[in-house]
Amino acid sequence: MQPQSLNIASIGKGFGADDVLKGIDLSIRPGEFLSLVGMSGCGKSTLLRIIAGLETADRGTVSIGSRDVTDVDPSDRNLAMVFQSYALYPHMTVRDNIATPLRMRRLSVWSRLPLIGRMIANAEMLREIDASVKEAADVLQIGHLLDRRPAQLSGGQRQRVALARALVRSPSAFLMDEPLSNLDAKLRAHMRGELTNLHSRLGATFIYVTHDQIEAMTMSDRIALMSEGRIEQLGTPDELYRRPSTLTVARFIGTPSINLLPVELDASGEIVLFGQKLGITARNAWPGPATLGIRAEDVFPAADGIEASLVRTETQGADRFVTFNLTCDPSISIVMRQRVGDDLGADADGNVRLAFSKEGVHLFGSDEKRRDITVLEQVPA
Ligand SMILES: Nc1ncnc2c1ncn2[C@@H]1O[C@H](COP(=O)(O)OP(=O)(O)OP(=O)(O)O)[C@@H](O)[C@H]1O
Repeated sequence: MQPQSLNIASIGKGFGADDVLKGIDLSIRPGEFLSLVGMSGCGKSTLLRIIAGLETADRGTVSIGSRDVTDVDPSDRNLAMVFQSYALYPHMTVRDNIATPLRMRRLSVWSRLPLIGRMIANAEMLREIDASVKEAADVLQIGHLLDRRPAQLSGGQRQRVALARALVRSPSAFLMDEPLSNLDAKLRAHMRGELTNLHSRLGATFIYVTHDQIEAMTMSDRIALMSEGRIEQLGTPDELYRRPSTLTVARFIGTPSINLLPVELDASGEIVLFGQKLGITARNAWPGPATLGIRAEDVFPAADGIEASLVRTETQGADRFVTFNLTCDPSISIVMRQRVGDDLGADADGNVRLAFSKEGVHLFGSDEKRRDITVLEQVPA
C-alpha cells in the first residue's frame, strides 16, 4: 500500500457548550511521522478520533489522498488505530488477534468461526492470511509468541501484538493514541526506538498522539503542538525547540523546562533585566513588560552576570543540571546545564553570577508571541 497524505480542513467540534476543536487545518504528507502533542484536554484525541471516523466533526473535512472521507464509515477509511489500552481480545491467541482484521475483511461470517471456519473456508485464503500474520509477527519480532494469549504477555509484547494487528491490514495510515503510556519508563524508551524503526521500514504515514514531548521530539518528522483546541505551532522538532512561536510552545518543549525571566522593553526596544540593559533589542515590539526564555544550555557563570545562589545540583550521566535562585527575586529559579567537572563558578556560600548566550535567548511580547531580536554587542569569550 502506497503511503497516503491526510488533509484536515477547518475541523471544528464541540461537546455541549465546550468548544473542543476551534478550526484545525493540517496537511500530513505521505509517509510522514506527525505527532499531535499538547497538554491534557487540548483536543488531540478528539482530532485523531475524527480522522479515524470514530467521532463526527461539527464542521470541516477529512481527506485521505484525494478522497473526501468526512462522511465515510471508519471501517471504509482503511486507517489502522492503535490504542493505549491495546484493545486485544483476551480469549484469543496472539495469532488469532492479529488475523482478526483480515478474517473480518476477507472471510464470510461462517468461515470466521475458530474451528468449523477452518473446515469450510477457502484454503487458499486461509494460507494467505496465515502468511500475512507470520510476516507482521516477524516484523514486530513476536513470531515465537503466536500461540500465547494476551494475559501471558508483557506490556511491551502486547503493544507489539496491537501494532502487528494494525500492520496486517496494510492501512493507508496508522493512527496511534498514546500507545506507549502503559509501559514503564525503560520499555517506553526502547519502544520509541522500535516505532521509529518500524516507521522507516514501512515508509507509512503515522499520526501519533502523545502528551509526552520527549516522545514527540525523538520520533517525529513534524510536530503539531495543540493548545485549547488550536494548533499553536507546526514544525520539525528542531524548529519547535529553536524557534518556539509562543510562550506556550517554549514552556512545553524541552527538558528541563525553559528558564523564563520577566523583562522590560525600553522606549528604544532594548531588553532590560532587573534594571540592567542586556545589549539586545527587540524588533516589532512595543515598550513594556515581556518575557525572556533561556534554555539551560545557554546559561553559564560569568563575572559580570546576574547574582544568584545555588539551590541544588542533579547529575544525569555526563551532564549536570544546577538550579539557582536569583538574589534580586528568589522566587525566580534558573537552571544551568553543564558537563560534569565544568567550573560552577560559585563561592563557598554557593553564590554565583550567571550570564547567558545572547544568540540563544527567546523573547516573547506581552501577547506571549515570539519577537525577533538583534544582539547589539558580542558575548565576551
Ligand atoms: N465524548 C465526550 N463528551 C464530552 N466531552 C468530551 C468528550 N470527549 C472529550 N471531551 C472533552 O473534550 C476535551 C478534549 O478531550 P481530548 O480527549 O481530545 O483531549 P486530549 O488532548 O486527548 O487529552 P488527554 O491527553 O488527557 O487524553 C476535554 O475537555 C474532554 O473532557
